[in-house]
Amino acid sequence: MSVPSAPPILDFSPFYGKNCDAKSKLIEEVRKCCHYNGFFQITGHPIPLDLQRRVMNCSRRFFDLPLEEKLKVDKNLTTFNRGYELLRSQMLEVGTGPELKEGLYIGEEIPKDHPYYLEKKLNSGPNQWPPTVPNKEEFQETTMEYYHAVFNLAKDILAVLAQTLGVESTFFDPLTDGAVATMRYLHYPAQPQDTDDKLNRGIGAHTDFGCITLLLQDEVDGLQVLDAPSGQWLDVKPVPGAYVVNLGNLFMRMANDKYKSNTHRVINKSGRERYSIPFFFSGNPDYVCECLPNCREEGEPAKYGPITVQDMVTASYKESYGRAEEFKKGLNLEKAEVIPAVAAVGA
Ligand SMILES: O=C(O)CCC(=O)C(=O)O
Ligand SMILES: [Fe+2]
Repeated sequence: MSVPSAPPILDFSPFYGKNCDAKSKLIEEVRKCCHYNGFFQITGHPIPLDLQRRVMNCSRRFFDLPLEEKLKVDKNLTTFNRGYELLRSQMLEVGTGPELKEGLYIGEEIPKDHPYYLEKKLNSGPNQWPPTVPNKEEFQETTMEYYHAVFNLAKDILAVLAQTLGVESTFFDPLTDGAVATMRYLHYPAQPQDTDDKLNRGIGAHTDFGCITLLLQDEVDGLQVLDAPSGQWLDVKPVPGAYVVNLGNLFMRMANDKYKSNTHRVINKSGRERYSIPFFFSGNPDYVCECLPNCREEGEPAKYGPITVQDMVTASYKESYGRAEEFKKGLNLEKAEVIPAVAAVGA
C-alpha cells in the first residue's frame, strides 16, 4: 500500500481567472479531496501575507497579556461565545485530559439591537475587545480586516464546492447570506517532550461542527489528520501563507456522507509555543440543511432529515463543553491538573 500523504496543496488562483481548463481542474481536485477525507490546503488565494503576519502578531500580543487582563474579556461573561477561553476549557476527545490551548473567540460585530442578538442566534453579539492589549485600535482593525477577508475566501470556496456537486457557483448563496462565522485566536503552550500521547492534547481528536473551516497555522507544526484507510496520523506541516481547508459535520450531513468531515487533532510536541487561527464558517443560522443535489443515487434515501444550521451547531457545542465540565467535576480532575504546560499561562 502506498504511504498516504498530508492534504494536497492546491493552487486556488484559477478560481479568479478566465482559464476554464484550469478552473475545471481545480474543481476536480477539490471534489477528490472532499470524497477522500474532506481536507485540502490552498495557496494562490487573495489574502496577503502581510495581513496574515499582522493578524498573527495581534494574536501573540493578546496571549502575552497577564492572565488577569485576558480574564477581563472572559468568554463566560457572554452567552454568545465571544472572548477569552482559559487553558483546559474544552475537551473534544473522550479519554484525554482537558486541552492545552487557550483561545480568543471573535465574530462579526453584532450590536445588541441587531435581530441576531435579540433572537439569540448562534454566537451572535458584540465582540469583547481586550482593554489593555498594546495598540488596541490597530488590534481591533486588523482583527476585523482579517475576519472579513477570510469570510470572503470562505464564500469563494463554497462557490467551488457547489461546482464540485455539479450545481451553479451561486447555489450556496442562501447559506452564505447572513452567515455566522467564528474565528479563534489559539495559543498552544509547548507541551513537555515526554508527554503521554494518550492523555495530553492541544486539541483532542475531533471533527469540526460547521460547514467549512479555514485554518491559518504559524510555522510550528502539531496539527495531524487521521488517514482513515490506514489508521495513520498524518502531520499537516505548515506551508507559509496557505490555508488548511476542511469540511465540517454540517457539510458532510448535507452531502449524505458522500463528502467527509474528517478527524484531526493537535499535539504540540515541538517544544515551542504554537499559534493558529481557525475560522469556522457555520452559515446562516436559519438555513435548513437538506441533502444536496447529486449526493445520492436514484432511489437512494437521504440519510438525515432537515435541520437548521443553528440547531446543528448549538448541539455540538453543548456536547463538547459539557464533557470538559463533567471531567473537571469528576474523579479524573487530578490527572488533568498534574500534566503541566511547559509555559505557565499568565503566571
Ligand atoms: O490549531 C489547529 O491547528 C487546529 C484547530 C482545530 O482543529 C479547531 O480549532 O477545530
Ligand atoms: Fe478542528
